[in-house]
Amino acid sequence: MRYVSTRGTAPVLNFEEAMLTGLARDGGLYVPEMVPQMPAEEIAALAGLRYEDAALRIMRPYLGDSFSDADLTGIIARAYQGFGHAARAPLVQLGPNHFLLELFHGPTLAFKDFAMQLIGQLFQTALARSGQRITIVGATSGDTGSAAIEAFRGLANVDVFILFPHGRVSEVQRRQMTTPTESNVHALALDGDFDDCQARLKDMFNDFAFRDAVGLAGVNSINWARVLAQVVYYFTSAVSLGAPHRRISFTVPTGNFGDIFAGSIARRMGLPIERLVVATNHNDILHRALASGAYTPAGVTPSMSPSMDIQVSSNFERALFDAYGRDGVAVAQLMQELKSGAGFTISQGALEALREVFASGRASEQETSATIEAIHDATGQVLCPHSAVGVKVAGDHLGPTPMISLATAHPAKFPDAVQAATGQRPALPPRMADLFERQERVTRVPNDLHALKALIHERTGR
Ligand SMILES: Cc1ncc(COP(=O)(O)O)c(C=O)c1O
Ligand SMILES: N[C@@H](CCOP(=O)(O)O)C(=O)O
Repeated sequence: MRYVSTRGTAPVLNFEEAMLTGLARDGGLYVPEMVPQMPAEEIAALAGLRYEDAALRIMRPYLGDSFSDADLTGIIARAYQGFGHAARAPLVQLGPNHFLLELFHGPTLAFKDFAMQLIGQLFQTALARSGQRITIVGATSGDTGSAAIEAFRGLANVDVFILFPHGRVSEVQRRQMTTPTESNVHALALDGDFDDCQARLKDMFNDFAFRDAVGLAGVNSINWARVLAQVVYYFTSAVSLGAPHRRISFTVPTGNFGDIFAGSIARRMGLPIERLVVATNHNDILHRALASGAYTPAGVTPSMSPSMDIQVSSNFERALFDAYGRDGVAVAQLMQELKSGAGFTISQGALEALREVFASGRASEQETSATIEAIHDATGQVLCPHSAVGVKVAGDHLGPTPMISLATAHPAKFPDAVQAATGQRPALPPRMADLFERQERVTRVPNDLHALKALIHERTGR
């Protein structure tokens, strides 16, 4: 399996190289040259398998000879052994034809653990073979950061720097990032929003001298391996509701477009997905873009679902690459327009291609809160605000096809919003019960590339 850049001019790589490279050297994102097909009988045969066994079958074709079957089996087993639910991604029914996929049973209580635990193991195996030392820099609006820290803390050959927007993540999210004691973990509170964090991260990747000096690696969904791991639960959940003999739709709370893009990969592999519904909070650039064709950033307004407070949605580039017939030059032109500040207009043909796969909707703050309350009253299920955005938008798209809404984080990560809606404060699991007593360790940093690079040089000694 070979991986190509969405901007068309970076070297073509194998899986392991693409994983360790992160952002392509032309500024694009790596995608598989061809999406492997999974025939209906192979999809049907996933029924009843353990999550780990299904994951092996679904991901195997993407890895080529980068990892042996034995390596991969062990990697997957170790990745999911710490999850707090035997099913890993259990499905519960919310109402007629509406199901909730609980993706928050991993160690940091968000869907990010599905991919991050896996790539933590993949990286460790690859680095043990090469003897390389790397510097991971990640940008987070709250959940990627803690998941990355959990996956890489304490490793001798890895330093982890996480940029998060100062004052714009929940207190639980912040403490998850600032309380680990391992000296290879560096939590950096940046004066700016998530888009600034992600832009500085991409600036670092595009500075080849810096990138090569510190051995820069990325574990945001820039990294194809992150997306790949998330393909698995689309299959397992759809199969448990009768796929491939039945079509299924999904609604996905969306920010950086990685999770829903994984759903589109499952669809292209042959999973009969009717619709993938993009659900946004009031930072609704993706909903506006799919409705009008105009991708125009309007500034981020903080919301009760902070992890989705994003305007420059990184993986949308991957969807555009496909919608433009894999024309890297066209994608590079659009991204240049975006960088210059004005946004871009999606061509009519590309917009139609996107709308064949994706529908969209938005939830206001009031609707999100009302959804947390209504679902709690009707079913006893407590939703986090991100999951509630999804459930609200899914409600607007229900029809004869079963709908699966992705529950992307545990409600205890956002106790204030949940308490305001339900009157009840969700408790953290016992293993995290002392989170608020732990000592925090964080460095406040300016939104300045030069200062960030200096800090990373100094802390890594590279
Ligand atoms: C809880 C939660 N829900 C939804 C999202 C949006 O996912 P994506 O960025 O893959 O669109 C995020 C952040 O990524 C998140 O942390
Ligand atoms: N919502 C994310 C933002 C980063 O997304 P990623 O999937 O590209 O890592 C977060 O919680 O940090």
